[in-house]
Amino acid sequence: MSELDADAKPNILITGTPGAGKSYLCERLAEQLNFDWLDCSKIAKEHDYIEEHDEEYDCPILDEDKLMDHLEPLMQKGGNIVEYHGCDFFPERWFQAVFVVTCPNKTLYDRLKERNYNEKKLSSNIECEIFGSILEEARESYKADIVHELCGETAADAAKSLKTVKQWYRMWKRK
Ligand SMILES: Nc1ncnc2c1ncn2[C@@H]1O[C@H](COP(=O)(O)OP(=O)(O)O)[C@@H](O)[C@H]1O
Repeated sequence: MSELDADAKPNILITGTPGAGKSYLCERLAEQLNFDWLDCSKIAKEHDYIEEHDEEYDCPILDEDKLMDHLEPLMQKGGNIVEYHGCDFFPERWFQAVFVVTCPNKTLYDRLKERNYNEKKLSSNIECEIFGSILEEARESYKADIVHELCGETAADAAKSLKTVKQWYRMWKRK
């Protein structure tokens, strides 16, 4: 399988617990950096890349292979901001940077409550955040020096995150 095309823009992965603020950030990043925003949950839903529905946690189970076949040609072209609440199944070679959006539990709880998550789904996501599971997953799946943590709580955090990612992109272009 081929790598990123020469002269292509990089691919950036934005991951984190549901509700941490990934979409909020991705929307702004894609617009300001002129990248394509690939929301994996949305793509999976639109193309029915769903294996089954988990009744207990009331969530779809992703068909990872189908999603990856869909993404592969897009990733080769570069210039994508890929959003998903997990990161260990993507090919490591796809991403030049991985940003993990985190959020204080109180705020996360309120956001997930607002989404009407059932108790089980809500507590498992809060635990995921308390234990830093996605950050750990990212550090286990990618080289440590490409994994960065961003806070997704407030508008000021988002502004800071935008600056951080833009700065990373400027440095990447100089390489
Ligand atoms: N940095 C932020 N400042 C203020 N509100 C935010 C911020 N990030 C997210 N939100 C709000 O929190 C909720 C969940 O954010 P969202 O980006 O959809 O989370 P995720 O994509 O990680 O599931 C949304 O209502 C969104 O507007």
